Amino acid sequence: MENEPGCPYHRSQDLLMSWMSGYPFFVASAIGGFVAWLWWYRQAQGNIPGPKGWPIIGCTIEVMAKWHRMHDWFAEQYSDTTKTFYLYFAYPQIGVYTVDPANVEYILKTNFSNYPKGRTNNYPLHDLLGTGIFATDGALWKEQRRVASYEFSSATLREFSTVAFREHAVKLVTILARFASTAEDFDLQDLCLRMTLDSTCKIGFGVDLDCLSPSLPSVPFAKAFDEANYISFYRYCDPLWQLKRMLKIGSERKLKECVKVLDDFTFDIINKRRKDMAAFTDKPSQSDLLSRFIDMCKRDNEGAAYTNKALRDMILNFIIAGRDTTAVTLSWFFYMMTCHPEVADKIVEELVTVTEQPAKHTQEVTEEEIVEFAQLLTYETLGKLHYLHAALSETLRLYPAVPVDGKEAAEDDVLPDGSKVKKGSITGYVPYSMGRMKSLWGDDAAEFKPTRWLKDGVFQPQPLFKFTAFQAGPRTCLGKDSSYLQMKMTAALVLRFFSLRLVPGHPVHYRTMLVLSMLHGLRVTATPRSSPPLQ
Ligand code: HEM
Repeated sequence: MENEPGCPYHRSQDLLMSWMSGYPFFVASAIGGFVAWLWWYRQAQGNIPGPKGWPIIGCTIEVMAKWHRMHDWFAEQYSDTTKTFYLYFAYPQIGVYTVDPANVEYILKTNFSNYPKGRTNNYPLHDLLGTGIFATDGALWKEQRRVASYEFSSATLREFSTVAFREHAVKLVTILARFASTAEDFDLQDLCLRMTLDSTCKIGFGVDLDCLSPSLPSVPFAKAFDEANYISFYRYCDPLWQLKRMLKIGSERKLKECVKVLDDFTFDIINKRRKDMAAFTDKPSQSDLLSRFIDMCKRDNEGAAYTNKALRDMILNFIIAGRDTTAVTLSWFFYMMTCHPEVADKIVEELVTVTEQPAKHTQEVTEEEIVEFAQLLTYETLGKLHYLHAALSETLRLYPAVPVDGKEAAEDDVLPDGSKVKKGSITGYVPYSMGRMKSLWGDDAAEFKPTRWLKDGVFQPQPLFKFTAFQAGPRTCLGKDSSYLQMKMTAALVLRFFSLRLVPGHPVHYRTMLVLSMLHGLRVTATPRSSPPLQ
């Protein structure tokens, strides 16, 4: 029966044969083979630390899925045994990310020449930053670094900056007093960004933008600057940006318009300043960076070396480097003060001791009081605020303004821990993860604890390649002292007069960008210190 044609056995065998010889079998085999290959591809990565990638697209899906909590996802990759991991981007790009201080020292100092910023970093920023210090390598970078280091360390610039920082901190606190008097909540991050833009423009160009004037206006330069900044950094994750640029559409068209606003503004100032300085040769130069750079050209008889474009690039790079970093650090610091009011109390206690001015029990804060107290905050006085310095450093440990920083390997290399680096790989260190490693900071690494930075009340700096918020090595941040000065001035003035409270339910989370800003801002209420808090 079963050998007879037409029986069920034969029918199923025929069916199998015809299916196997047909299209569906081919497709099924191809899918099966592909799945097996994928399985093998991912198994083969078994021993490589880091998330497993897919052929061609690498970890693009994982990165996109984790984008909103990228820095925490990075931190989860590390353990006591894994201090370096690999991240496969779309082929052929690979990232090597480390939290091992020995590797960090090797990348940033020992083998510095093998780890420039490279095209990966410089190209997307070129339209905005040109050939300024932040976006160049090699001889061009070296020369700017030499000039800028000299200018940044001058006592004249320091004095000029202290005055600007004080003036702008007073404006910010006066606005807080207004909000406090009406019990209105406000976005403190926005105010900090306005303040640091005002002060970097004052120090950079000698120009007051007045973003902190009482009406909190929308300033065209500020708007164009923010937008250009955002779009330039967005290019890192927008695979279509070069096409959009070529077609002059979408965000790229917007970027072009913004850069034009910045250029018109900047070139106008440069031309006027050159004219003024040429007309009044006997007049002492102003103290802003632009005047100092033009002055230096005259002194060194190298006028031709600094074209208007070169000066524009220098000043805009300085503003980019200093503005957002300081503002977001202040924002995270104030957020910490809302979570740890006992730390804010200690900062005020220290202020009272150092300035010898007891905190007054006021119901309403007046501008006169603010100005009067601000006069006490000199460079020397701020230098004595060790606990405040520790609280700011602790903020930077947990919320570094630059959470991850990547270079581009010029040649194949091997890091001190044995990790292999291929030429062209993005090779980065990760301050956000480093600040949270128990192996570096102890079991209480997750706690906000300023006292870890103090010994007998005196601030103790941490090793440079362990606390990397300001980078380290030849490209270390040039504005570290200046930023502490501004942050201490602002923090002291705000906390002396106000207690801050987070608006209940306000979400605090970072925005995944090059700088660790707060996605929803920092909405708080301010009440005069020592008066009862708002219910
Ligand atoms: C809390 C505040 C700040 C933090 C956390 C910070 C951090 C950093 C970091 C991580 C870098 C290295 C970036 C890179 O090369 O990829 C850097 C570079 C730089 N920073 Fe800062 N910065 C701060 C404030 C400032 C300020 C206020 C200024 C200006 C006065 C400034 C000027 C610079 C300059 C010019 C560079 C480029 C150095 C070079 O490439 O040689 N920074 N900063």
